[in-house]
Amino acid sequence: MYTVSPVNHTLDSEIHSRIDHKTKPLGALGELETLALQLARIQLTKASDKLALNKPTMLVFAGDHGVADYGVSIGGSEITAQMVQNFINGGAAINVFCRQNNMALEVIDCGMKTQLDDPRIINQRLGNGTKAMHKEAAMSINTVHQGFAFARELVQRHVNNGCNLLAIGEMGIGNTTAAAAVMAALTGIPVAECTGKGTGIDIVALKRKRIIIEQALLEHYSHLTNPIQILACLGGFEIVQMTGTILAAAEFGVPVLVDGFIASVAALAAVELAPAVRDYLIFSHESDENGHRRLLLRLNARPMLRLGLRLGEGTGAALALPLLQAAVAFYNDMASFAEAGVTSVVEPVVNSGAA
Ligand SMILES: Cc1cc2ncn([C@H]3O[C@H](COP(=O)(O)O)[C@@H](O)[C@H]3O)c2cc1C
Ligand SMILES: O=C(O)c1cccnc1
Repeated sequence: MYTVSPVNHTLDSEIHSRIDHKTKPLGALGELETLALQLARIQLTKASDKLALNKPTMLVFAGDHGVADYGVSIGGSEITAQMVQNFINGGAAINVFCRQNNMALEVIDCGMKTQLDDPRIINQRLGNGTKAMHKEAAMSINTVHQGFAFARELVQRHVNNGCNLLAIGEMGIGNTTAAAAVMAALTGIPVAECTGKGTGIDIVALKRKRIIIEQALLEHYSHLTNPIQILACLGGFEIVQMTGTILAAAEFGVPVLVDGFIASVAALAAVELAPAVRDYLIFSHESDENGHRRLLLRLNARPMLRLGLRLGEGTGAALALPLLQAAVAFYNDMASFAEAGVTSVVEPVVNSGAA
């Protein structure tokens, strides 16, 4: 369905050599070196070319969830559209961090209960939110495919506009319930380990949330056989569009900076659909949501940051951008031993003991 090309490994030894010959002990820039290598594999046709992050853009996908009416969040669904209005007004955490880091921000309505009439919101809705997943399928298979098509158009527009780094975040009351259910169905990891407190529910609500997820898994048991069916039965439409965004970005050769738990679940669905996608993903942080650590392990991902965030919106991804820019800057601009006239420690001279 998606033709994602594997990243280019043919330059690996030259890229390693370029990194190793910079004026530092071997490996001393740690994870920044890994990030530079990942970007180089995606972007470069010659190891001596420069990396570039052009028009980094945060896409925040907003959607409502039928299951939010069943006491699984501290808030009601009305907060989703209220927060989207806050995004448009520039007052949310994600606005502050995007401004701080010169990141463009775009908000996509993936079906909120309340439709906001504002041309700055990208309309990719097919209704007012999903159905309650423990009673019926959250959406149809057709809706999932439509969500992927919306996402592909969105990505194509940004790529045509010169963007070569996308970040994904979300807003949707109840979406840690949907995400935990999708994670459990995709991985077989027990529900209790996939489910957390989301916005900060108490222990009673957490129990209810787990029971509802178990009910949903039971309700759709015979259909949970592939990622598309799993997304249709259990997903949110914002999760579907994040999955579609990752698939399309990888297809266009654009890396994606992934935010927290919900965005990472979308990433897992994308990787299950097209494994080559994995090499285009950069996991910005490990959130405090129970399940995120297990999920990142499953994705074989080392998150860039661990800040105890539990917000979503794309905040962790926006905060990680400067580190990614630092990886690019050192790869492009740091002097080599030869250029700087510093004695190389790449191939250390073995002291033979001779006088
Ligand atoms: C005021 C407010 C702002 C938010 N911004 C992001 N989220 C986060 O919380 C929601 C997921 O948690 P749950 O599954 O418990 O509802 C998502 O909207 C997520 O982005 C927010 C939540 C609230 C209440
Ligand atoms: O990890 C996340 O993305 C997250 C955690 C809690 C609430 N909202 C989002």
